[in-house]
Amino acid sequence: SCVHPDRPEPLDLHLGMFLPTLLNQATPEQMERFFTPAWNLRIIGTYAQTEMGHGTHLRGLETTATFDPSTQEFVLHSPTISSIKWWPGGLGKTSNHAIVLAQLHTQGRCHGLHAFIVPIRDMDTHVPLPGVVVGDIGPKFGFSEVDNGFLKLEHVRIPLDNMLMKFAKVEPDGTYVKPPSAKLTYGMVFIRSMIVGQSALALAKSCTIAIRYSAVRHQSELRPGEPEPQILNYQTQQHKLFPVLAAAYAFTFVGQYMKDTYRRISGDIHAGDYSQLPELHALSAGLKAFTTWAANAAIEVCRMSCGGHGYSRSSALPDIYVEFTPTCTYEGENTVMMLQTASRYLVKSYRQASVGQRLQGSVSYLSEAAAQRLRPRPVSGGAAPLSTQDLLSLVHLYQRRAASLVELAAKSIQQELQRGRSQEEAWNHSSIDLVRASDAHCHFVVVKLFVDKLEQVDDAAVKAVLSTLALLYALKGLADNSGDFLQAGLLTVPQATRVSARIKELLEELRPDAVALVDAFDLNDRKLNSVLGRYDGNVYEHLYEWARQSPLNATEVHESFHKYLKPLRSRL
Ligand SMILES: CCCCCCCC/C=C\CCCCCCC/C=C/C(=O)SCCNC(=O)CCNC(=O)[C@H](O)C(C)(C)COP(=O)(O)OP(=O)(O)OC[C@H]1O[C@@H](n2cnc3c(N)ncnc32)[C@H](O)[C@@H]1OP(=O)(O)O
Ligand SMILES: Cc1cc2nc3c(=O)[nH]c(=O)nc-3n(C[C@H](O)[C@H](O)[C@H](O)COP(=O)(O)OP(=O)(O)OC[C@H]3O[C@@H](n4cnc5c(N)ncnc54)[C@H](O)[C@@H]3O)c2cc1C
Repeated sequence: SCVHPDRPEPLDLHLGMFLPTLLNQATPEQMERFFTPAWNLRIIGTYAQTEMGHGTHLRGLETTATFDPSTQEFVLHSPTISSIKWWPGGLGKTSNHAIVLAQLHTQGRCHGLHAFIVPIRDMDTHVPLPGVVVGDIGPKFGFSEVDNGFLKLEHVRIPLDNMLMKFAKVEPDGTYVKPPSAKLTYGMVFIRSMIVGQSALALAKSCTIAIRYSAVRHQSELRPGEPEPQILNYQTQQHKLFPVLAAAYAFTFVGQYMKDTYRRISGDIHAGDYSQLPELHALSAGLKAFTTWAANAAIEVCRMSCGGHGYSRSSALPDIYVEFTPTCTYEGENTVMMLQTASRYLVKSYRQASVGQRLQGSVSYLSEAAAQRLRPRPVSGGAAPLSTQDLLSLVHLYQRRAASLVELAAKSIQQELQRGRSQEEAWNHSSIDLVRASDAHCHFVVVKLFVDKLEQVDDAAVKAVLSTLALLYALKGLADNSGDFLQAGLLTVPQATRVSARIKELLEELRPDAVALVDAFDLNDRKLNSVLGRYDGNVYEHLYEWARQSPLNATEVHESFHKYLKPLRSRL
């Protein structure tokens, strides 16, 4: 069958991680030796980092690479059952090489995790090489097209030059040369940055299907005696779908920003300037978690908004969900990523701002908040006036909510320390607050980028409808997180009531443009692969045709009648 353009594929890891890791971490000689044959699919590789016992805790990975100066080789070994590489895509049956992350041992010392190119199958026969035990990990929730595999290495020897040495090196005598920055060997930033755009695409596909279907589906009665209305005319249906539509546009702009930021900062890194790596790591980790969690939930909202036909695979929504949901786990489990952004960036920046340091980039608002804390608070102390029309004031509200939650997390750590807890315990006992702070920071970034993007739109009509979407996105987020804003003194109960009323108005304003706004994603029928989301809206005829094609309908009487039902009858 033809390969569906968006379905997971066994070569995804080769294209999405093996090649990019070579580009980022191989020497020119290694590029010559490996990249060219890999580009021509002579070498097919995967990225083998996760083990049966560890995925998140990289420092806990057990696979070893021990340098043998007498033979100028590394010996790769899986010392325990839990050290068996587990999950890498394309590892089970497709790849003949793997970039294996292993603890480097040389001259009797361990130097931490490094990347090694390990041949695992014969280039001609595809038979596993000596010392290599490799296979598929078995059926999964989805991703059935991908042979996620296991890899057990039994004292497998590879040449010294198979360690990726653009940054760290091992000399022929076994001397270890440190990389310019230990952070350069982490990787994953590229794919995390790309996943933000994948979240936008998943949302765009899902709301295109659900909104188009909601425009052709007629059900129940709005006014007695009148024809059944389009379900898109129900306020609850709009309340489900239009915020998803707004988020699809918001994440599209954020995905573009993330790609541009990755390109800019990785260019600086290749030029030897590592100063922006913390911002890139924090932004990609946080936005990957924020957008995938939001998209994951929204796909299910779209599926359920299509009623029974949403549960049919003809809608494509079950497949979109099954293929998207692991993004919340892989490339950095979302909670862990949110904690990274908070602990390694936001709290550190908060402390720098608190001693007067001028911050740059996405945390510059923490400097403004620190300065604000030094000024006398207004006597009223109440929430500032709220405009449900002015986008810039809403951006500022999100900024202040983020600053407030970062401060709350930082103060929680301080309080835990004052109670006598250790550093590690203080952080662990503040981790719920840390995740909230990261979530609020990412939410502010998304709202700000959406509003910034509007400044680039020249067409007045387009700018007007995008502004309505941005307002809906910001106000819906305000309503969904009103506890944060109320707790921070940024919102009053009467203001929250006005927000709810304004959201209803915006839903009504967007109704006439809803179908045009999903058509604007320009997702053709082949890409959507959905009977419910067809551009021509001819759902019922194609739903019937789709069902008729089901394998179960190949015969009028299924063999099960003769094999089971009939014999069962005769015994009753
Ligand atoms: C040629 C190209 C063609 C391209 C075509 C594209 C086609 C695309 C097709 C398909 C797409 C691909 C499909 C992909 C399918 C999914 C595949 C899934 C793969 C995986 O899941 S790979 C495995 C992912 N695993 C992880 O992400 C592990 C998560 N855990 C960690 O990252 C770490 O354990 C940790 C960061 C949570 C903790 O590590 P550690 O304790 O060692 O570090 P800390 O003490 O917290 O921090 C130390 C220090 O380092 C900084 N840091 C941490 N991580 C990074 C990073 N990644 N980058 C930069 N810096 C990092 C951290 O901020 C600290 O800094 P400071 O000391 O505070 O300054
Ligand atoms: C479809 C799919 C494809 C994959 N492809 C690859 C691949 O190609 N290559 C590869 O190397 N890996 C791959 N993986 C593995 C993936 O990277 C790991 O599953 C992921 O990193 C999470 O690690 P884990 O599974 O060990 O979960 P764990 O880290 O054990 O997480 C379990 C729970 O513990 C919590 N937790 C863990 N650490 C902390 C902490 N410090 N603080 C608070 N809570 C914590 C998490 O939040 C989570 O709730 C893939 C996984 C999937 C599902």
